[in-house]
Parts: sequence; structure tokens; C-alpha cells
Amino acid sequence: MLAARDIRVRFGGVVAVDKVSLTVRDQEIVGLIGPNGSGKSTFINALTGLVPAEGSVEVDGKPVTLGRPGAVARMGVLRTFQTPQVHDELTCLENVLVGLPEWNLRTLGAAWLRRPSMMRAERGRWRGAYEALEFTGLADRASAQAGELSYGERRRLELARVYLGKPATLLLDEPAAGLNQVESQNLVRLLTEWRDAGGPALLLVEHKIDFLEELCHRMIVLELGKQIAAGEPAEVWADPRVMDAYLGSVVIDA
Ligand SMILES: Nc1ncnc2c1ncn2[C@@H]1O[C@H](COP(=O)(O)OP(=O)(O)OP(=O)(O)O)[C@@H](O)[C@H]1O
Repeated sequence: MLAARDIRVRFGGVVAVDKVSLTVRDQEIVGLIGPNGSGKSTFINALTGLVPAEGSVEVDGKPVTLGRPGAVARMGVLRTFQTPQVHDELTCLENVLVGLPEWNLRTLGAAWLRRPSMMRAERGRWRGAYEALEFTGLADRASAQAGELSYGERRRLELARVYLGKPATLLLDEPAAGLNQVESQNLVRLLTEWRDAGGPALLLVEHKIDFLEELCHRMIVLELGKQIAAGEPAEVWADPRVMDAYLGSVVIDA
């Protein structure tokens, strides 16, 4: 679904991502891990055009122009952010609806002629938004202002918005950050349910080990912008380079 090759991002003299490649296949859940500052979010920002990057990206075999926000989204790749992007002054239902593309009608005449189909489609959009809230367990908060939600509910609201977008691939930047154990478990259940129902392939940036182990088929490990390990979760955790990256090398003087 998604293939990124030799992605490189520089901020002045700092190489934040250094020739990182990865693929995410249909229905697959891939974890992107690494210590703080290792380049995980910058990698996702590069794929989604939020920072200038070198390298190449293909979605479903088709090349994407890097550096253009929205380019991968139009090809079915959506994302969430480390801090949930929610409009406090809008209701939950409206927050979900803002994720949908606008009508592309340029004149009043065109809008008038397409009135019946627009009304039908509009009803479908509202129904879809409500179903997205149901899926994330927020249906009873549909008309509440998003500013009233707890942190965990804000995370679910952001997920409802991307759910409505029916992504083929979803990039989740620390989806379990700030969630308690029960909320994390609920999120694991939600993502598994979605995947089993034919949902998107997932690229997960996350620090929580149990969360990753429950979901991921493969993991890729970054340190200082470079890939240092990749493989199945058990294999990756057993890799001494990964232990070193997380814990630092231990030197024992005789
Ligand atoms: N906009 C920016 N301008 C300059 N440097 C940046 C910018 N964004 C990130 N960096 C730097 O790039 C490196 C990688 O940061 P990044 O946020 O991608 O790491 P991360 O692995 O996602 O960390 P964390 O787990 O803490 O979120 C860091 O050295 C960071 O300071």
C-alpha cells in the first residue's frame, strides 16, 4: 500500500531522518519506534508533505510528489497527530464532518442543478459522521462541544474523523500517548476490530511496548534518524542495538 524509499530530512545542520525506507502492506500493522528525537514524527511529516524531504514514496504503486501537503491524503493515506487536532468550539459531529472534502461546485447554477444529489449526499455525510462516532464510542457525545471532552475522548474524536475518510493506510503518531491502561486496551480493541473488518493498513509510531506487541506484525527501529533494526517484535526487542538505543551501553570496569 505504502512504500517509502531513502527518505531524508534535514533541519539546517541536523539530519533528522537519514535514508529511511519502509513498506506497509495491505492489512499490515507496522510499528515505527525509537528513543525521543530519533526522527519518527519527522518521518511521518515527510510522508505527508509537512516538511521538505528527499527520497521517494509510492502509494499502491503510484509515485507521490514529496513536499505537498494533502498529496498522500488524496491517495488514501490519512494520519493523526501526536497532539489530537480537534476544534474545541465545534461539536463532535461537526469535528468529524470537517475531515470530508468540500463540494467542488464553482457556480450557483451548478449548485442549483445538482441540488437533489447534493441533499442526498449531505444526508449520507451526516449519517457517516454519526457512524464514525458510534464506532469510536462517542455517539452519545455527538452534539457536545469538543472543548468539553476528556483527553482520551479527544483522541477518539480524531480517530472518528479519519475513520470517516475510509483510509487505505493510516499513519498514527503516538495514538496511545496520555491514555491510561484501560483506554489503551480499548484502543487496541478498536484498531483490531477495524482491521478485521477490512480497515486500513497501519503505521504506528508509539512508545508503549505492550500496545505495540499486541498490534504489530513488524517493527522498524530508528536511532538518531537512521534505521538500526527491523523485524518481528520479539526479534527486534532481542536485538542488542535496540537495547543500547533505549538503555545506553553499559560498560562494566573490571
Ligand atoms: N521543525 C523542526 N526544526 C528543527 N529541528 C527539528 C524540527 N522537528 C524536529 N526536529 C529535530 O529532528 C529530530 C527528530 O525529531 P522528531 O520529533 O522527529 O523525533 P521523534 O522520534 O518523533 O521524537 P519523540 O518520540 O520525542 O516524539 C530531533 O533532533 C528534533 O529536535
